[in-house]
Amino acid sequence: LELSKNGYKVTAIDAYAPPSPWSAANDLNKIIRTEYSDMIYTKLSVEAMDLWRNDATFKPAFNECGRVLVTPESHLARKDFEAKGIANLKKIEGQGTKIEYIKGGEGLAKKFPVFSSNKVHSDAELKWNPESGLGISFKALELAYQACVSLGVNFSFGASGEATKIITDDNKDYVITADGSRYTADKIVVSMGASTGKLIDLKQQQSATGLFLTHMQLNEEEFQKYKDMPIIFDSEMGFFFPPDPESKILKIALPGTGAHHMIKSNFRGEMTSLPRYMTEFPSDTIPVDGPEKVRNLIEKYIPELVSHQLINHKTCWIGDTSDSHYIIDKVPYLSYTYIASGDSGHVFKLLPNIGKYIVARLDNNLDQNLQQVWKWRTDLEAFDPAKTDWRVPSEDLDFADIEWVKKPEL
Ligand SMILES: Cc1cc2nc3c(=O)[nH]c(=O)nc-3n(C[C@H](O)[C@H](O)[C@H](O)COP(=O)(O)OP(=O)(O)OC[C@H]3O[C@@H](n4cnc5c(N)ncnc54)[C@H](O)[C@@H]3O)c2cc1C
Repeated sequence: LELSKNGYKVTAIDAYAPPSPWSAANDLNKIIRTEYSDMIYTKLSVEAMDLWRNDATFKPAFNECGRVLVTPESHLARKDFEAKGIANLKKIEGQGTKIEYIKGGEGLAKKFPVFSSNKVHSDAELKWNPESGLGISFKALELAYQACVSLGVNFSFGASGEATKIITDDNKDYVITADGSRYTADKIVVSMGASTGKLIDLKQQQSATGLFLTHMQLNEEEFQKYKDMPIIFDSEMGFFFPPDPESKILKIALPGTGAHHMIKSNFRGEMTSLPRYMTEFPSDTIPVDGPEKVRNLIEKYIPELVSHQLINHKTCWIGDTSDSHYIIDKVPYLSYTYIASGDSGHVFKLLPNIGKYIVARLDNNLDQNLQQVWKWRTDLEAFDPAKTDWRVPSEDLDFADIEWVKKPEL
């Protein structure tokens, strides 16, 4: 989208039409927040928030429903991350002024009567930021796609869009696709999310992490009751969103569980974590202990929904780097190829503005500090989930060992 707005003639290829079932963003919703412990992302997310509110393409997929953070005193790393996030936000003029601190379950019920029978501890400190919300993520992908089509971007999907290899021949880079087609261009950008390491030799720079989601279907009466609730982000137990207005489905993210899937990479036979998608492995649902964890979460906040059947379990893949910075740079061993990857599970919120920075890198005029932070860095230590403490504390599972919930879960 951003390339074509900047006068580039663009061909985009993908294994699937948007919203691709392989995309981490092909989901009901994602959190759009501006509290970040690193000022770089605070500024980027404040810029993105303005576009979610006002840009004609993205506005229809934004709901500024607000978010309540619930973090136990004992989770020091997470508390520190949140405190820094709020402090950073308040350094930007006009930002963070509406954040409120709420005391315990009673305070929560007073502020949001839909949580009147919550079981939050009376001493818990909750943070409420009304200036955050959710992006209806599958819809945002469709809207961005439609905007690209109207700007004249050429698309190829299916076997002629699924990249299998990238080669250099006669001083040009070529992307080869599953049907044997060859694509070349003056500049090629590979942004295959968690799968980027299938095409590009990233060494240990990026590692695919599978995260788990589930859902419940609300009826009309329940939808009316819960549609205006905020996102509840309980850093110990998981998080959930207000129900989707079209399907009336409520999405729940499983607490603290990620998984790696180690396979031999296409490069030097090195072992690396790469996605295995539900399109090929439909029985990859959620780990067998997931439903109980989800029920504990729902019981804590909205006990009347606790016995709803959990549906549409999902594994979804992100590309983690060890310092959670993205990788937006030229690939040193290729002639004309760049990557925009290493999302580390936090780039959906920047969908309206990240393209501007990718284009700046291609045009060689990216801010020096950003260029340094997002550079190709194969000297990075390998990703270690135990050190990614800004996320919910992570139980790191191995795909080889996971026992899956059979679907549908009854
Ligand atoms: C459970 C979960 C919750 C999340 N919550 C949030 C949140 O609250 N807020 C937030 O900001 N972010 C969140 N994220 C992260 C966000 O979804 C990702 O950061 C973002 O989607 C990454 O974008 P991407 O374009 O790099 O990769 P993706 O969105 O994964 O897109 C990759 C694309 O590459 C295509 N592709 C893959 N392989 C090939 C191939 N061989 N050939 C051609 N095309 C290919 C896919 O079809 C897909 O379209 C979450 C992610 C998950 C999984």
